[in-house]
Amino acid sequence: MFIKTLSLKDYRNYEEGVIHFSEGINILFGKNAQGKTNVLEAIYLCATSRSHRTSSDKELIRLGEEATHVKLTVNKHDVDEDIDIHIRKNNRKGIAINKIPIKKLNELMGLLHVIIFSPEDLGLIKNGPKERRRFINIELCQLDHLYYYHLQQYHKVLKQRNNLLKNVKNFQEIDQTISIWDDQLIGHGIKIIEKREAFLHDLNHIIQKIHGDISGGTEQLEMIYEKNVTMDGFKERLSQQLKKDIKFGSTSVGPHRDDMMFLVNGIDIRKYGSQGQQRTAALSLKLSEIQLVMDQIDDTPVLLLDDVLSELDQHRQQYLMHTLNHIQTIITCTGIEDYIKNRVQIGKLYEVTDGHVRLYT
Ligand SMILES: Nc1ncnc2c1ncn2[C@@H]1O[C@H](COP(=O)(O)OP(=O)(O)OP(=O)(O)O)[C@@H](O)[C@H]1O
Repeated sequence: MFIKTLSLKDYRNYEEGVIHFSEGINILFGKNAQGKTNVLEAIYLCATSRSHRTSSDKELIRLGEEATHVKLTVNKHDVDEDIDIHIRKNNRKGIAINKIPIKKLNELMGLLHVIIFSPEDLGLIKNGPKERRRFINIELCQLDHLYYYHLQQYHKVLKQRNNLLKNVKNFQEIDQTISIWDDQLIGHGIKIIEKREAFLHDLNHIIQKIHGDISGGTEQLEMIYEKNVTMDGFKERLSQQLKKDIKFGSTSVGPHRDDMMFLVNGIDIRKYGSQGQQRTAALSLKLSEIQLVMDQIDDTPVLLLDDVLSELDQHRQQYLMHTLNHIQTIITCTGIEDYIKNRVQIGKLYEVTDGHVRLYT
């Protein structure tokens, strides 16, 4: 798939703008704070209905304006699909696909499949489990509508269970309501665990090969799904932890506490890896994600690279650029020297200045 056009109206620092993309590599370059990442963010919004940087939709509206409107056309197997997103200041968001308003967000998920790669992603191994769960969730929500559904339901039930835990003072006060929430939590939670297991199993196969290549065969990387709870033991663990959960007013058992472990030559690099090892493993993870998505959707996703090349050494830059063959890629950067050095075939080059995008010839 590839994005044909993106138009922005009162989006962040853009008053109005239309960008026509090439099917290959597109580079948006410019000084800091000109609006390069804002373009990637708007694309990400069209794919997932939210920003990758903020949970507040209001921030996306140009200061002083009442609403923003983002339009995107994606071509999939020779068919154009139009995505329209309107966000108003009162937080009302309207999404339409081919001019027809959608009722449920899962109608949007997967229509435009994006993979975003920014310098923060290079910290995926070093950072906490929350970021690693986020990585899994973002990908699986785009790949699998049912995963998205179960995740949403799971978090709704979790919130209700936590409210109940907060409102009771002791174990004796708890009534049957908890077992209703527990059954629902387990039902949705098991689906999430199953799907994460399959996803990480497939990803593990791919990452082993990629990481072996990047490290020149010196490092063997293995990814292990660290489940917080097994499917069989879910109910028992919930009741075992109930007293403690009442004390803290929150649920301590379930896939919302899952993590992934990364072993290099048998050593857990989250704790014992060098920074270089952690960053290389994070690069392998993102590259594996691209490969896995291509295998699963039988199409190419759109890759968004937010100023990430300058963070990598020459060898890793080359490896990343080599992966970009046949994938539409939209890159932001402050200078294009690295791309020239790596002999990247640039489809379209844009200069971004103060909320204006200009084709650079
Ligand atoms: N809601 C908004 N209304 C108006 N301007 C905004 C809004 N939100 C952000 N901006 C402006 O957008 C600019 C930042 O854009 P962006 O994050 O895309 O920068 P960038 O070009 O990617 O820079 P860098 O290279 O530093 O990452 C800043 O000038 C900021 O003031």
